[in-house]
Amino acid sequence: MTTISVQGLGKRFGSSTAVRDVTLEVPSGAFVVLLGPSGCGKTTVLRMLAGLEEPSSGVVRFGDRVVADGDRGHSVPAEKRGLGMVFQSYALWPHMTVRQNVDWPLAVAGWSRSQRSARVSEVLQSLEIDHLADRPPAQISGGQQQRVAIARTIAPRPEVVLFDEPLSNLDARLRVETRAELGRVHRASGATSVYVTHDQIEALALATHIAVMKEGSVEQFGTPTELLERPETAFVASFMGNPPAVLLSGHVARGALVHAGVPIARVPAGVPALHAMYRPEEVALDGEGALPFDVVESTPSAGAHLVTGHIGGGAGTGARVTVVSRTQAEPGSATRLRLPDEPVAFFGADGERLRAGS
Ligand SMILES: Nc1ncnc2c1ncn2[C@@H]1O[C@H](COP(=O)(O)OP(=O)(O)OP(=O)(O)O)[C@@H](O)[C@H]1O
Repeated sequence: MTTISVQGLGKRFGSSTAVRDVTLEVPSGAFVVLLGPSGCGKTTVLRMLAGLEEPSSGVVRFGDRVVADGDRGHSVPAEKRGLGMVFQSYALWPHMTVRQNVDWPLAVAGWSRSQRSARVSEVLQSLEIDHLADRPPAQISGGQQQRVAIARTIAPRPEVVLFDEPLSNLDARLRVETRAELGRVHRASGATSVYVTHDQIEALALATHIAVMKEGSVEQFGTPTELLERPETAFVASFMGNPPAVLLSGHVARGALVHAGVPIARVPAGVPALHAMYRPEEVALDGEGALPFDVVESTPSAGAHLVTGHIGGGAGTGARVTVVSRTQAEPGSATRLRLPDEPVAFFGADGERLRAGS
């Protein structure tokens, strides 16, 4: 097991910057998910950890070992970093059986025959594919093939395992199943893992820590609970959670934040608030509420309803939000929203959380 330390990591492609000043301290044995919208730089960070891309600036350390230093032009080749990788496409060797596929990296690493045999059986069992050991990849399903690829990666006990959207080619049911296996395998192996996805459900299911990325930078790095309970930026608040926080933007007039023409929250003097954040379960559908609300969609979920709609009035300046309601709402109907007296947090023009209101 090893820590991963990333300091000031940057990557430029020609004149465009894909990754800027990323700093992360990953504890030994952690499962870190790099999460963010398409094009935010997740894969580029992962590729720099892997040694498939050289950083333009910054340093990557595995434990005490510097594996890449962009400022000095130093990069340890991928095969010398002691890591395993699982990709979206699971290129298994078609002419080998499942067992031979998993055995191969152990043979290359010089393990003895008896060690290999014991380790392959152990890994196949842990991923529940031992009954497929003698089949070639063409005779097993896509989900099973991905499990073989995972087995092959973790068999040599790498200290670091990197995953690049490994579940995105699987159907919904298999994705959930394989995700659970991955979590179990990680807990059993203890390898420090970094996992790229844009799917926050996947991130929340697997991660001990999440780095939310936007436009090449890390917006916030923390445990899933920290990100959900205490987002440090408006972007994190609007991105995390299912549904995400209700984030209402406005301008301050006479000591209140005004959204869609309605004063919604008292703003302490001197606080340059631009957005107010509310938890979706604390915003109620209520005919007496302050904000007019046009219902677009209502979905039953775990004993409640996820109701999405537009805040009306104010000439279309209202936001599209989703609230968790105990009562159902008819799509196409008009009702009103009642907000709590105080928002959970205010965010400023730069998106950063402001002290007061937090
Ligand atoms: N080899 C490359 N040459 C030029 N630009 C690149 C290269 N690789 C990535 N980029 C650019 O860098 C930015 C970050 O890309 P990256 O693939 O890291 O994002 P991502 O968050 O992983 O996206 P996705 O979820 O779509 O895979 C994008 O603007 C992308 O177009």
